[in-house]
Order: sequence, then structure tokens, then C-alpha cells
Amino acid sequence: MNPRPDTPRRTPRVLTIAGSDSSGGAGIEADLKVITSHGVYGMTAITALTAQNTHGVNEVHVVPAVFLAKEIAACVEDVGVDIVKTGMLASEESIRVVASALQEYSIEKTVIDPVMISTSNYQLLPDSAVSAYITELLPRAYILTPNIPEALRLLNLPAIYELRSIDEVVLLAQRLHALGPNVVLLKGGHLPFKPSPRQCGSKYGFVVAESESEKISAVDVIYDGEEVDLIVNDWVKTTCTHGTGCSLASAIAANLARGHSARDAIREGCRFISEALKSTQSAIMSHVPIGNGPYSPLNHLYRINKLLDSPSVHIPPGGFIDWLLRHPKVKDIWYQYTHHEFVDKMGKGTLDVERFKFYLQQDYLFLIQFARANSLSGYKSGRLDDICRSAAIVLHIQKEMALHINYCAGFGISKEELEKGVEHQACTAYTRFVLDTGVKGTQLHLQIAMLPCLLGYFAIADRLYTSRTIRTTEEGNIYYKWIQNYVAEDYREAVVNGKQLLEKAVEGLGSSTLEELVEVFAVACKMETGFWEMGMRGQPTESFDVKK
Ligand SMILES: Cc1ncc(COP(=O)(O)O)c(N)n1
Repeated sequence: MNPRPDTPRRTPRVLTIAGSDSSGGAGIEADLKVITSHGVYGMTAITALTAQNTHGVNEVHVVPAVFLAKEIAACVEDVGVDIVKTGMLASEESIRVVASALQEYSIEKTVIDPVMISTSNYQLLPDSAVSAYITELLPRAYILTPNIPEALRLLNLPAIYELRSIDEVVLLAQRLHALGPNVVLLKGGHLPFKPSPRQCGSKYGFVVAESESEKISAVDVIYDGEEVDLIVNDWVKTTCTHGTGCSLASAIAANLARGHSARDAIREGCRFISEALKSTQSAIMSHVPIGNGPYSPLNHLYRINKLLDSPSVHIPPGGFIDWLLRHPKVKDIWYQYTHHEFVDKMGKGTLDVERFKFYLQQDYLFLIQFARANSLSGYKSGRLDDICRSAAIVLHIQKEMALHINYCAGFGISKEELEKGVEHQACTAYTRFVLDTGVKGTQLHLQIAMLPCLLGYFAIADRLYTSRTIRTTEEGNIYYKWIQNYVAEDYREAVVNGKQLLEKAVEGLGSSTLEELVEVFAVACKMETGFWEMGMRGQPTESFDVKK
């Protein structure tokens, strides 16, 4: 029966019993990162502290077993535990404490990762503790996850035992299963394979690679006492593997806690690791390895990073413009544009009228280019609705220019004067950037290039209009009408419509396109600031007759 939608769902809980890796690549630290990135609540019972980094393990400080017992009790007796995952247990006493806690609290769902030696070759479990491990823990393992060296150690086989095909690895898994675990996942990460025809020495179709070019597949073996299952992934060439074993066991534990069967939890866990490994291949992801040593950590957080990069998480529906204005590449630039000295002086009515006249003349020339940009936007669209909308904006600009002529007349600038004006370089730069963006990019790029104008003028006028410093009568402030224009109902409506259309247009866009749009918006905002600068300090001598 499905739980009723209003039934509160308990967060799945995993307790990891393992050692701490001070540099965060393996052990408890890796476990918590992976458990968390699976949406599962992680708890810890720390068996040992290690002073370690990407160069290796410097020292180990074992936590007294009696204290370990208290850590476990504290978690189980209050929060409760769905799955226990174990890693570095560090001592025979700790192994016994863990085994008796599993017994006492009737915890059957366990993922036992028999950590013995670090990748950097430091012994993390004394040899003397191995037999206790076998008798105390293997029978309590719901899933046992050794790598090949650990499997050999548990089976008391020599470390240099020569394996030639996956069939021999299957035999090892079957022998480990006989020691008591419910399911064995024997990890092939230390042993690259190449596929081979089944009749050529391998019933299961993989032989051990003998050269670099033969390293094609990573093969893990699952054995549950009945069926052998192989998990085959591409062999990933990367140095970012520190903590892979801990992370896999944690991913499996988290999947179990979320209700997956053992087989699904393992398959999903292996997929998680394979993707994490692939994410560090610089050719694909430009991942910079952490630390300077040879044992860089696995990219535990690749999934979280992917989520953070994906717009559906970062940007709630309808939240694009808010996100854009708060974007680190935009925030300050937007502020400089919308709080420029030129507009503040307009608000106070203290702007030199000659400066304003110069600005108005340039703004007239700007609007001609803006009409071209909107025509281009229509041209870029295949939809009649869109084309008509652009045409309507062009007509609106024509109306605005007629108003401009009227308005300028009030400042003693004639229509002829406006029309024979030449563009200041700030006007040329801005408008040609917008047009060029439109020619090179999509219609959306062009819309974004025009967006600072639409949004900014409203934001500025709205701020000035509602601020206490503005002189709010036409007599008191000759710029009052200009400000009023951009908070008027028709402009407000144009802003609301423009925003709505844009929010729809960006739905579902990928992070790289969004970042491109951010760049375009930021440049256009800078160009607007340049336009105010021109208004403040620009000289007619900096103008060019670009029509010639
Ligand atoms: C605390 C701790 N636990 C486990 C490992 C094994 O991880 P790896 O084999 O990647 O070194 C480790 N190095 N440190």
C-alpha cells in the first residue's frame, strides 16, 4: 500500500563505523559526503583518527573500543539506524565491539567494507585482527564489499596471487560467500580487464589486461549464493581514486536505507562510483584534483555539483531575473548602472541641464539602433506572434521618439538638431554590441542584451520616484517628467510582459547557456554605465558620424 501523501516520511538513516581521514578523501568524511549526496541522514561512530592527506597516512590514533561502543549506542538508542556501514575498524577490540552491537541491537542490514590497507600502502587493520574479522563480522555482513587484495587476505591467499580471468575472481567471491555474508560484491577496481570471446579462457568473457591498451573494462562480481552477476563499466583512467572503496560502500548503504534491494543498491552504487570517476577525467569535466599528492580524492560531490549547476535547482520557475540580478558577475555591475551619479543627480534635480541635453540627443540616436535591434529580434524568430511583438515594440519606439522630439523641444533642441546628431562612442559601442550579439547569438541572447535597458530604466525611475530625496514636482525638478515616464503604467506593463516572456524562454536551459546569458547581460549593463558616464562627462569631440 502506498503511504498516504500526508503521512510524514522518515528520513532514511545510515550509521557509518569507520576511521576519520583528516583530509576528507576517505573514511568517515567520504562516507558522510556520499551518504548526504544520496539524501540520507548520516551518523558516525569513529574508530580511529588518521593524520593523512593525498600523500599518505602519517599517523593513526585508535579510539578506545569502550568509547566506540558508546558512540554506537548514542546513535542507535536515540536516532535509530536503518543501515550500518563499516570501514576502517583499526583494532580487534573494535571489531568485537561492532559485532556485539550488531547483535545487541539486532541490526541485520549491514554493509561491511573490510578496510585493511590504504591505497597509499598504510596498514589500517593489524594482521592479528583478521581472524576476528572473519569469525565476528563476515557472518553478520548483509553485503560484504572487499577489493581483490582484501579478498585474498580474508581467504588467506598470498597477496601476489595471480589472477588471469574474471572466472577466478568469481571463484574468490564464491569462497568469500561461504564465510557467511549474505551477498558478496568483489570489486575489480584494482584489476583492469579486456573482453574476450567466451571460448577463449573465460566463461564470463573477461581476461585480465596485460598492457595499457588492453585496460578496457572494470568488472565487479556479485554473488549471493545462487547467482553470479557481473557489473561491467568502462575502465576509467584517473588519479582521483582515494576513498573510492569507502564511497562505494556508503553509496550502497544509502541505497539500502532508501529501500533498494541488495542487488539494486549495489548496481546503483557502482554506477555512482563510475560516474564520479568519469567526472574527474579532465578532458570531459576540467576537474582539478584536490591536494598535491598522488592519491587525490574521488569526486564525491559530483552529483551535488551537477544539481547546483542545473537550472531547475538553482532557479525556481519565474526566478530567472532575480537570479540574474544577484549573480556574482552581475550584482555590482547592475548596482553601478542603476545608482550612477547621473541618475542620482536627476533625482535631486541638480544635474547640469547641458549634460542632460547631450544625453537626450544621444538617447535619440540610441533608440534608432534599438529599433533595428528589435527588428532583428523579429527576424530571428520563426513564430508570427513573436515577429508581430517585435514589430509592435518598433512602433512603440517610434512613438517614444515622437515624444522625445516634443520633450527635447522643451529643452530647446529642435527635431533637425536631433536628427543631424552624431553618435558618441559610448552610444555606438553599446548599440553595436547589442546588434552584434543578436547577429551572432540566438533571439534569446539578443533579448538579454536589450534587457538592462528595459529593466534598468524602470528600476532607476522607480527608485528615484519612491525615494525621499527626489524633488517631486515639475517645478522643483526639471527631470521629474523623465522619471515619471519610466514609472508610467504603459512602461510598467511593458516591463512585466517582457519579464514574463523571458522567464518562459529560459525554462529548462542548461547551465552553460545560462552563463552565456549572464555574460551578455553583464556587458550590456556596463555599456549602460558607459552611457551615463557619457551623459556626465562625454564630449561631442568623442562622437563619430557612423552613418557615413
Ligand atoms: C580512514 C581511512 N579509511 C579508509 C581508507 C582507505 O581508503 P583508500 O584505499 O582510498 O586509501 C583510508 N585511507 N583512511
